[in-house]
Amino acid sequence: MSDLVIETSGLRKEFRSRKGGLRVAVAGLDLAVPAGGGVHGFLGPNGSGKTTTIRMLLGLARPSAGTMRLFGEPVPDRLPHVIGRVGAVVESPKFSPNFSGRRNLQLLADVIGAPRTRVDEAIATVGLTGRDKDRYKGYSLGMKQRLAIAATLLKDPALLILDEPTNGLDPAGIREIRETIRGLGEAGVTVLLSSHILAEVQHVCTSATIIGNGRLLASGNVDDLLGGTTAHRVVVPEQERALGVLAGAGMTAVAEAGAIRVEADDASAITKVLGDADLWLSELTPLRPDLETFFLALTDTERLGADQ
Ligand SMILES: Nc1ncnc2c1ncn2[C@@H]1O[C@H](COP(=O)(O)OP(=O)(O)OP(=O)(O)O)[C@@H](O)[C@H]1O
Repeated sequence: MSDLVIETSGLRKEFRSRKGGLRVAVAGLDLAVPAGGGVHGFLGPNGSGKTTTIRMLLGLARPSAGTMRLFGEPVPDRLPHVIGRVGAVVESPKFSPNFSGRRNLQLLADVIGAPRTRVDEAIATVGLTGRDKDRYKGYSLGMKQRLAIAATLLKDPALLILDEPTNGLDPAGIREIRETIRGLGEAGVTVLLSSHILAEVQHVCTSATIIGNGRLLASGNVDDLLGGTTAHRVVVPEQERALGVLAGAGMTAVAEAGAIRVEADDASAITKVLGDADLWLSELTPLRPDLETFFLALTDTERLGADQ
């Protein structure tokens, strides 16, 4: 049995463009999402192939080439055998606007043969308790999205695939969905979370795959992806003189909002250079690159949505 819940190899999807050209949406993608719970970010700019990849995994689009496995089983061939363990929110699900969120979930539970007790659990998990008896049409966008996630939880999935679940939400809604997703990952569900909004994903994901133009750019543990400290923030009383001393020692240093940013990973080298010049620092803070910076550096050379 594979210890990967999702595995693709050389996955490719081509579309014919209107002009008769070939648009390559996914270009030989190798995706590996480990089992065991936690949130895996599936990151890439708009048009980089995330939705197309997810649609292929769920049997909603046919690959042009390559192989895919879910829970070690080849899909789409064995999809009927594994789909019961997969929950997905790819497009907005159709709920009845005049029924309450709870009633909508109860009807769904009956259709898929899930016990009614799962409805209570799902409502509690997504934090809709107290609002579950309100009509769906009165829900905020964030509540609608949480109900969509609750619907996927009815079958108690081991893998949850969420395509841009915070699209169109305000900051409060984003925070609510983020907390829900984080909680699911901590409860042992493996979540594939696609997004082009990095800052928000960084707080939720333990591991991530970054794609650009349908290709794999980087993959791994978020901490490993971001690497160690590459710069330090330094506060010294004599900032101008310190800038000169650091530059004289061959370090790249720039003034930045009452402090100096030094591009060096070795804190002791910075303190020594400044100390030798009788400059005593009052603050030294390691700066880690954030996922946004990392992502932009990886993807800014990618041509997006180009016909090939
Ligand atoms: N049915 C289709 N016919 C033609 N081209 C398509 C089709 N579906 C997707 N594409 C193209 O494939 C590329 C990848 O699109 P996709 O929706 O997978 O990207 P995405 O990473 O999910 O983007 P977003 O973040 O905007 O949702 C885009 O250039 C898109 O225009």
